[in-house]
Amino acid sequence: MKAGVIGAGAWGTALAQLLAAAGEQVRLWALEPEVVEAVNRDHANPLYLPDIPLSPGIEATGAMADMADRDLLLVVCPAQHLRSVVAQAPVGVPLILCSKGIEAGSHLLMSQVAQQAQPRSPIAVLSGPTFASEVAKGLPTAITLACADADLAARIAARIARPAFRPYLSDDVIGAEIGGAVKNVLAIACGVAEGAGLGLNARAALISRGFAEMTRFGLARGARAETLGGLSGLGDLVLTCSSTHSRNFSLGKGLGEGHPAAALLANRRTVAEGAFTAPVLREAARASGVEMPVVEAVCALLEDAAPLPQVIDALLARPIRAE
Ligand SMILES: NC(=O)c1ccc[n+]([C@@H]2O[C@H](COP(=O)([O-])OP(=O)(O)OC[C@H]3O[C@@H](n4cnc5c(N)ncnc54)[C@H](O)[C@@H]3O)[C@@H](O)[C@H]2O)c1
Ligand SMILES: O=P(O)(O)OC[C@H](O)CO
Repeated sequence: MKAGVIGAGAWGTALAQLLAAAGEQVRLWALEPEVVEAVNRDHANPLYLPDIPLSPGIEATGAMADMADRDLLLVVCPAQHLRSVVAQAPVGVPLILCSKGIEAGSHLLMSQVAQQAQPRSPIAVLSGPTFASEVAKGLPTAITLACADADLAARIAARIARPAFRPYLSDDVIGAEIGGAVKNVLAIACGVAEGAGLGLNARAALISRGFAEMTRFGLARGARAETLGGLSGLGDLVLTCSSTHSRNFSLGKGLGEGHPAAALLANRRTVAEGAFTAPVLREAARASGVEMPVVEAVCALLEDAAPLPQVIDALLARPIRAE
C-alpha cells in the first residue's frame, strides 16, 4: 500500500495524515521546499496546517518523479493548477481528485480536466463537508466518493475509510463535483451577509436560494438531484456557509464589512476557490441559459462592479415568482 498525495496545503496534509495514522506509508508532494523540510524534519506543516502534529509515516518530496512507485494518488492542488499538476503525475495510476472548482476558459470540471491531462488514469472524486483541521484531528466526518467504476470505488473506499471517516459511494461524478464547486461561491455570499450584518434570515435565504441555483446548474450539466442534495452538495453548502473556518465565507465577510476584493485577495497564501470559480460559473451558467442571481451578485462584489447596498437591493427587487 503506497499512497501518494499531490499538494501539501491544508487538505492534502490532512488526507496524508488520515492515511498515515492507520499505518500506511504516505508520500506527500509539496510545491514549497520549506513545507518538504518541515514535514520531514519536524513532522509538521506550519505553513498550511498549523498546530497539528503529523505522523512520521508521511514522507514529503518536492520531486514528482518520486510518485512513480505509488499505487494510488490523491490530487489536492488548487483547481486552476490541476491540469498542469496532473500532467506531471505518473501515467495509469488511479487518481482521486479532491480539488473543488471549474477550470477557467474551458468550463470543465476537475474529472474532465484530469481525463484530458492523463487519459489512461482511472478517476474518482472525493468531495463533501470536510474542514481539513477537523479531519486531521480525527473528528467524525462523512464524504462522497464518486466514481463511474463501482469496483474501483469499493477498493478506494476500503482503503480510505476509518472509524471516524465515512465515505458514501456514488457513480455521479459530475454531481459530486458541481456541488463542491458551486458551494464555494455561495459561501462567499453568506459571508457577505454576515459581514454586512444582514442577519440569519438572510443567510438561510441565501443557502436555500443558492441551493436552487446549484440544482438548476447541476441538472443542466447532467448531475443527479439526489447527489446535489447529499454530502457533496447540500452538506458542504451548509458547512461552508456557517463558519469563519471557511476561507470562502471569511472572504465574503471581509467584502460585507466593506473591504475591497483586491485587498482581501492580495498576497493570500491559502486558496479561496470561490473567488476563481465565481466568474467561470457565471460564464458557464449564462452559456447554458441557467439563471444564477446569487452567483451574479458575488461576481459583482468580487469585481467591485457595484456598491454592496446596490447589489443587495438588486437581489431583493427581483420579481416575485413561484418557489
Ligand atoms: N482546506 C480544506 O478544508 C479543504 C477541504 C476539502 C477540499 N479542499 C479543496 O482542496 C484544494 C486545495 O486546498 P487546500 O485547502 O489544501 O489549499 P491551501 O489553501 O491550504 O494551500 C494552497 C495550496 O496551493 C498550492 N499551490 C499554490 N500554487 C500552486 C501551483 N502553481 N501549482 C500547484 N500547487 C500550487 C500550495 O502549494 C498549497 O498546497 C482546493 O480545491 C480546496 O477547495 C480544501
Ligand atoms: O475553507 P473553504 O471555504 O475552502 O472550505 C473548505 C472545504 O471545502 C469545506 O468542505
